[in-house]
Amino acid sequence: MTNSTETDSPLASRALNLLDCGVIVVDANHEIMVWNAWLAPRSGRSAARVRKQSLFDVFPTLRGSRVEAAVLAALADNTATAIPLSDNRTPFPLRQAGSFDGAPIDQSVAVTPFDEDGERYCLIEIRDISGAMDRERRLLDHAESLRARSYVDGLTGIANRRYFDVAIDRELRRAQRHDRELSLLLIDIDSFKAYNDHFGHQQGDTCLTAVAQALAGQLKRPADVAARYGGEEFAAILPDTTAEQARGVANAIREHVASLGIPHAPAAGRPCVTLSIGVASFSKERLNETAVLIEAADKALYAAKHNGRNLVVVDGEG
Ligand SMILES: Nc1nc2c(ncn2[C@@H]2O[C@H](COP(=O)(O)OP(=O)(O)OP(=O)(O)O)[C@@H](O)[C@H]2O)c(=O)[nH]1
Repeated sequence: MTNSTETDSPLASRALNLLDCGVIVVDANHEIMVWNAWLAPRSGRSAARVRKQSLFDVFPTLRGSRVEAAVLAALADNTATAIPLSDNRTPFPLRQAGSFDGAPIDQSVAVTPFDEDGERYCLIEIRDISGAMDRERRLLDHAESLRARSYVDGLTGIANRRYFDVAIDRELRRAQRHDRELSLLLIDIDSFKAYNDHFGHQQGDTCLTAVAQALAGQLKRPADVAARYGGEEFAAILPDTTAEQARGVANAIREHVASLGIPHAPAAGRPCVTLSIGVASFSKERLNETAVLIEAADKALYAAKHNGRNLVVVDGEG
């Protein structure tokens, strides 16, 4: 019988115990023959304690796991296995050295059969990949937060144009696939140039933010999207909403913003900040592409401006 302190060569034994990974050798009966020093502080078990014990008695949680299957395959069929990382990342109940109540160590495990003196053995190598996993998790978190930020308009805090482009394409395809309704609002602040000229660009930004927040607050369904389309123009994507329902939503937004009573510039010719809104709705025959739907909403918005502002115009009217 061989264990980490009783190998034939003291030099080999010393090297085995210096390895920065766990090394276990089991015989054909799954009994532990080698258990190197790396394992003791991480498992709470010394080589002397586990010697000649079944690997699956020492680690009962291995039963039914990929590691058990790999060990059995190694001993029966001489098959070597590297356990995929997508599987359980903590197959052995090991913790950081000296911290038995700490987080389990993420592991990569390789299982290799070999024959010695006519007997079959199985070498199990366990590597601590917690550092790499931590780095991967941090990178994923970072990528996720970058992606989230890249979809948010920096000034107003609602979705930006990039998000709008993705969302309108997605919703149009969904409406086509499932034969559903979809409406689009294009929303523009009336005479905003006059506002900026009178109050200054900074207060203009404050006004844009207030309007954006008012718009977002009026959209009640989780699937609705409020986005800054560009400059002083906003958009609302309303899935499962007919043109008539969208007209209702648009009027509610328009009335709500007017009711905020944000004082306008004298040159605007109106006491408070108001909105003009163009509405267009998906139809299989006519408005069945993103660009065409946006163009129709834009034409309706233009008609609302032309007809005096502070108005909602639905595609086909005006
Ligand atoms: N403060 C501020 N102003 C912006 C921003 N983006 C666009 N604008 C201003 O919005 C104004 C838009 O003016 P116009 O396109 O002439 O339209 P308008 O004065 O709103 O007139 P109508 O749309 O016809 O009612 C311009 O003065 C732009 O400078 C922004 O991010 N911040």
